[in-house]
Amino acid sequence: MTAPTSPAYKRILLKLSGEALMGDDAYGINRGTIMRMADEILDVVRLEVELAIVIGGGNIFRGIAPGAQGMDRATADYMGMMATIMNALALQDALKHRGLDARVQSALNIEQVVEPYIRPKALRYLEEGKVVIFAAGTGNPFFTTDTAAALRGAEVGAELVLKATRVDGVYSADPNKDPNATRYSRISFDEAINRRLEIMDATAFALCRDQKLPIKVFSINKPGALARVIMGADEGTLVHV
Ligand SMILES: Nc1ncnc2c1ncn2[C@@H]1O[C@H](COP(=O)(O)OP(=O)(O)OP(=O)(O)O)[C@@H](O)[C@H]1O
Ligand SMILES: O=c1ccn([C@@H]2O[C@H](COP(=O)(O)O)[C@@H](O)[C@H]2O)c(=O)[nH]1
Repeated sequence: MTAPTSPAYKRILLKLSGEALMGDDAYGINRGTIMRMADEILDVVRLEVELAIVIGGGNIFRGIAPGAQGMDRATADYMGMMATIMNALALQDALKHRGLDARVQSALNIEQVVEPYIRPKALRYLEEGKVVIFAAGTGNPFFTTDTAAALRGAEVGAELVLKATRVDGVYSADPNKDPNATRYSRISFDEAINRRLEIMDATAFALCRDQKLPIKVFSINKPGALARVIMGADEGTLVHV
């Protein structure tokens, strides 16, 4: 079988794990790692694929983390959302160093720093070939950036949500905890929800299922994997209706 020569998708939503930005560091943003991710993104933009990105914040702050213990949950979650704004700015800067035009839009108003989320404007940027980075998740506490990825993916009419993370797909159990966990090459939304697979939260799965928006989970640490997924190669795990 010959490999496809053109991308399998025209517009995608990439969910980039905040924790993946740490590289081998204990927290924060590892410069080498974020520049490598920018290179992977550049390869995709060169394929003329329209790219929207939702970035996580787990490398800086998570509302349910031990550091947030004893805090009011909503307050901790707002801190988590602000962490995603920092990651979004760092990613925009990294992309700029690679010559890419990227715009950050935030679900929380912080106008001196980033523009607010305005859907028609985001759509125009995508049509112009600019990368759009959606920051601050959904703008609401008690949600996650995975749910923001499902939401923004549906809003901009993405054909696929790509969850770029530190594992290479969806496993029968958390592979970092269970050495006997096995990887699925495909799994339905209902099965993923019913088996309570914690790779993504159930709200994100349910939203994508209802909108018939497939998800591909793959490892961002595998060089070239992002471009391979976009070319339609058999990489990671497909979560489907
Ligand atoms: N069934 C499963 N299959 C694969 N990974 C799983 C599963 N259950 C839990 N995990 C864990 O989920 C993690 C991937 O989630 P990731 O860290 O990308 O989440 P996130 O909360 O979206 O990221 P961040 O908050 O850093 O942006 C893996 O590192 C893995 O340890
Ligand atoms: O819509 C959202 C998105 C995120 N949060 C908070 O931010 C952190 C970081 O997001 P991750 O998805 O874990 O990377 C999250 O733990 C929440 O505390 C939110 O409240 N609402």
